[in-house]
Amino acid sequence: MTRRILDDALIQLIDTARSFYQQGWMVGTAGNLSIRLPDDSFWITASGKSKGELLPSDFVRVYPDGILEKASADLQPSAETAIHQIIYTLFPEAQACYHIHSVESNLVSRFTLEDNLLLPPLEMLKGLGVYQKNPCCFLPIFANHLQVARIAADIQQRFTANSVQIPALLIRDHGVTAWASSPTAARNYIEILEYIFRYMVTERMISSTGTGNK
Ligand SMILES: CSC[C@@H](O)[C@@H](O)C(=O)COP(=O)(O)O
Ligand SMILES: [Zn+2]
Repeated sequence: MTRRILDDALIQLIDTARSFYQQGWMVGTAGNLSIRLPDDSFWITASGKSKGELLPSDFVRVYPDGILEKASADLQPSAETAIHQIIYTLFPEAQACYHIHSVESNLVSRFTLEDNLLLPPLEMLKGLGVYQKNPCCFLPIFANHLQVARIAADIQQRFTANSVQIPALLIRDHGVTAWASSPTAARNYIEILEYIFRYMVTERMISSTGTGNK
C-alpha cells in the first residue's frame, strides 16, 4: 500500500477530529475515529488522546487478525475499538466509522425508554439516505455497558437480526456512532445527526416552555 494512502487517511482523521473537537463533540479526549484501508486494516485514534490536537503518531493500525501497528509501545488503540471492528465486519461498504460524545446525543438518548428513537421527518434525513415523504425513521439505541465488548456484542446481535435504516446508532448516555462508504460521508452523517439532535432538544425546550405552536 502506498505511503500516500496511509498519509491521506491520517490527515483526514486529524482534520475531522479537530473540527468535531471545536464543536464540543470530542472534549476531554472523548470519542474515537477510524478509517478503513484497502487491506481491511484500519487506523483508529489511540486511547486517551486529546482530539483537538492529534498527531500522525496518535493512531494505531489494527489488522483483521488483531495485530497492531503503532508508533510507540505504550500506545493503546481506542477502548472502543471492538465497536469499530464489528461495524466494519457487519458493513463491508463502510470505509470510516466516527464516534462522538455530544450533549445533544446524550439528551435525545433519554427521550425514549425503547431501544429505537423516532427521528423527526426533516429534509436533512435525505443526507442520511432516507428518500421518503414524511419518513418514519428510527435510530437504534444500545445500553451503555461498562464492558465495551458487551456493547459490540449487542450491536452484532441486533444488526444481524434486523437491517438498519440509517448507518448510525446511539449508545444511551454515551454518544453517537456513524459509518459510511467514505470518510467525507461519515463526517457529513455525524454533522447531520447532530443537527437533528439539536432540533429535537430545541423542539422539546420550546414545547415545555409553552412558546411553540399548539
Ligand atoms: C472522556 S472518557 C470517554 C471514553 O470512556 C470513551 O467513551 C471514548 O469515547 C474515548 O475512549 P478512547 O479510548 O480515548 O477512544
Ligand atoms: Zn465513547
